[in-house]
Amino acid sequence: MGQVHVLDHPLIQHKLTLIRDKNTGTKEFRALVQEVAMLMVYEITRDLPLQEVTVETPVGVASAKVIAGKTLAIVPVLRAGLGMVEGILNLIPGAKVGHIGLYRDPETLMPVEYYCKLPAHLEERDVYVVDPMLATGGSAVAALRSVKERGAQRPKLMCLVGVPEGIRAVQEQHPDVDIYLAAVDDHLNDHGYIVPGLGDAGDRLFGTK
Ligand SMILES: O=P(O)(O)OC[C@H]1O[C@H](OP(=O)(O)OP(=O)(O)O)[C@H](O)[C@@H]1O
Ligand SMILES: O=c1cc[nH]c(=O)[nH]1
Ligand SMILES: [Mg+2]
Repeated sequence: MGQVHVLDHPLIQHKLTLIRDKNTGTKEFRALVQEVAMLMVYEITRDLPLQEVTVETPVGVASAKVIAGKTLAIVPVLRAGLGMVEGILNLIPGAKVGHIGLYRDPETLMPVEYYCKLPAHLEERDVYVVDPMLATGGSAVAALRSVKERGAQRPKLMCLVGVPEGIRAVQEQHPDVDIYLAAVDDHLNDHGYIVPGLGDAGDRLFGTK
């Protein structure tokens, strides 16, 4: 069974509090989401495999290490997942980026896919599906299905805020997937919003409503 990790680094928790604040405006919200995504990836990638290389320094030759294997793939779930991509690319500029367009039907809360473009050779990459919100879990379950259909082996899911309902849905449909969150909140309201959550992540990132 995949594991659920709540990343409790003080910087992640501090910035998440600012993100939640309804008085945080679009510009600051966007910057904070990128920063938290970067910090989360820093934590999550601490066990990436390394390989030995030699490198010439100005003074001599050093035995050194580089990350082994093919570069990672990040797959944001549009729209809100886009808000996390630049932060991750700041740390891992060589990562490939796929896109899955999903919106949640406001009546049924079921995900509707409208776009999918993924990097080649997903089976050889560490694949991270990213989306700020894990609510009913429908969007994450669908996105994980799409990357697996294109070859991803044990993709990981990274969200800012989840609720137990969404975590359960992912665990039932994708028991192999590790889930990384900055917080697990209390419940969903009648409109499928996370309470207390942070509101509509896409609208707050892009200034829509
Ligand atoms: O777990 P779920 O119940 O599926 O809900 C989570 C989804 O809802 C939000 O997307 P939304 O449908 O608002 O689309 P947007 O990002 O384009 O605003 C969010 O970014 C997730 O993708
Ligand atoms: O609270 C929520 C739930 C789904 N999508 C959001 O953007 N926010
Ligand atoms: Mg939205």
